[in-house]
Amino acid sequence: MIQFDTVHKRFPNGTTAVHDLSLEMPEGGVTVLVGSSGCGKTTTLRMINRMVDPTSGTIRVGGKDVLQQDAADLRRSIGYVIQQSGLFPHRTVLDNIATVPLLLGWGRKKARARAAELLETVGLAADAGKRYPHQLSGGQQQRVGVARALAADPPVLLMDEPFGAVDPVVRTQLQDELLRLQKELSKTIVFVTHDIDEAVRLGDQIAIFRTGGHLVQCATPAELLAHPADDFVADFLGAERGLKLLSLKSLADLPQGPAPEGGAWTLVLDEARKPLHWASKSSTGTELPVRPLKDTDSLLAALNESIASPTGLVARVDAAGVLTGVSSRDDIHEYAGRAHTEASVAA
Ligand SMILES: Nc1ncnc2c1ncn2[C@@H]1O[C@H](COP(=O)(O)OP(=O)(O)OP(=O)(O)O)[C@@H](O)[C@H]1O
Repeated sequence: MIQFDTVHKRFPNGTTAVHDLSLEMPEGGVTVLVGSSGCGKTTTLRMINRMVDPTSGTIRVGGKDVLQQDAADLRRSIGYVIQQSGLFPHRTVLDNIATVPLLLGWGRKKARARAAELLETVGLAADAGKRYPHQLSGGQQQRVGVARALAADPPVLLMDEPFGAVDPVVRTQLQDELLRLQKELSKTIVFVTHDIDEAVRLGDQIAIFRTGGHLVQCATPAELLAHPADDFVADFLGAERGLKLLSLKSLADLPQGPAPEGGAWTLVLDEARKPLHWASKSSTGTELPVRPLKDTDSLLAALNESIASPTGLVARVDAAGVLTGVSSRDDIHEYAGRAHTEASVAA
């Protein structure tokens, strides 16, 4: 666990970046720091590994006061990922990833073996290891940055806008990868972002800051969306708060029934009973695409699909893509209403 106890940071030029911050970041969870530009997110993050020291207050990592530890040792024991990957341009990808293990005296062979293993972990091909950072795409460079931060298997990972410089599609892929990795690794992650959707997607808890380094609210995404503490938080979460809440709810309990037969539209399946498309019974014989959803997909995706689908029906499939049934627009609306009430009551 990381604990901030009445931490204040005032820079020599008089700027207060962090104002009496008390906050706990649970072990094995993702805490996302969000807020407008200049509200103290990066300074908060950098005080954890002593790239910046607080003016007053205490920060403990795993129960130990960071100021009582050697700054260089502390930094090596905490993974750090930044927006522009921060890779060394004249070192190969493999040597970049092996940086901290080498500093820790692992020996070249062991450090490189670990680096090769991590390339695979973050979804890169083995031959990427021999390349130099400029020979990779921005998204691949970020993956290398994550691999480098994980190299010495630190319990804590600090991530400062790590996916801020890549396009939205790659960004979603990197978020998926991080969620997959986190399921396996259960690191204590502190993640800075400007993007509230990214925060809702990745955070076990979200801390919202406002200018002057004030923490306004820290809560789970569902709590935050259902009960923003004030207008500032509500504005920050955006007008689509209700829809964002639906993005947190899976379809596991959404009722489904058999696919309709003999109506205006038929769901066409392949031999393995996987949905292919919607076919119109009319003389034009129109075919429209179907986007089947799994139980792990979100209620927001179901709502979207029910609007896009010509029949208002959403095809449901199992993990192998085989049809299990369909859900109607009415089912989805009713389930969404219930999910909203439950979240509001629970939060
Ligand atoms: N070394 C420094 N000296 C003086 N002021 C600083 C220093 N570093 C940051 N600041 C100021 O402290 C405040 C908080 O900065 P910080 O970088 O923590 O904000 P942030 O929320 O991460 O911003 P952004 O989202 O733009 O990265 C800002 O007003 C910034 O200008």
